[in-house]
Amino acid sequence: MVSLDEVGLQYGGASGGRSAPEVLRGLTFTIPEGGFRWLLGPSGAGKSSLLHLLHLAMRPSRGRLVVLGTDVGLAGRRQLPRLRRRIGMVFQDFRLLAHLSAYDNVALPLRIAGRPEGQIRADVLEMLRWVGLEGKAGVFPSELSGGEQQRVALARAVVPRPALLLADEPTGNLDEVQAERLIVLLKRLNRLGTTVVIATHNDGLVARHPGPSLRLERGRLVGDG
Ligand SMILES: Nc1ncnc2c1ncn2[C@@H]1O[C@H](COP(=O)(O)OP(=O)(O)OP(=O)(O)O)[C@@H](O)[C@H]1O
Repeated sequence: MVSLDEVGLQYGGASGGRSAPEVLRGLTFTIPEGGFRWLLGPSGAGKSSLLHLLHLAMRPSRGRLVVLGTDVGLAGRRQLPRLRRRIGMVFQDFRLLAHLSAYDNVALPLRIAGRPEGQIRADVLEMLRWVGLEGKAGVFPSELSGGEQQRVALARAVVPRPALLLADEPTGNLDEVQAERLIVLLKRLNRLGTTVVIATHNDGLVARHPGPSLRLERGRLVGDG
């Protein structure tokens, strides 16, 4: 469950000085466990900033933010990294490591978490199968299409089995067919119980996959439902 109560964000923190404007203001909404939300709004509305907050990259400058049952403002320093491991993120520019194969990119979060190599293999191969890339395990990102790279990035985000999956313009660099394929995967993940939030400008995609949405304008929530 994700819940915001009068959340505001000022880059530089609450002590960022009077000159720093609030880029998010008075945000109050809840996403239930296993819920789905499109995150919509014009450029500069604050969509990425909101995803950064939900990804715990920043703390709100004001208000109360609860992510997966933890009050972020009250959480200790040690609690946040643990909580963050339960959150997956997919970016528009994929952010794969160029010197690692598709397999090793997907394996990375499990290796960082210290999972023994023997346990990793089955999960990584299952993930690559899930995104339709079982034949490309040994291939490097530069040899994959944009859609394939994004599916590797999705597999990497999903392999630790996050409870919350955030995606920031995940189809921004993809053609329509690849974009469609990615959204189908994200919606399937949501049906399996993961809470999913997708920020997008792609109105066609939203029209083809109607679902509840949060709409931001100039840092304020102007639509929820
Ligand atoms: N690191 C930063 N430091 C200061 N201000 C920032 C920073 N990142 C974003 N902003 C400001 O916050 C506001 C919201 O930006 P944000 O990137 O969240 O919007 P967005 O809705 O995701 O836009 P887009 O759709 O173009 O990606 C903008 O005014 C932007 O200039």
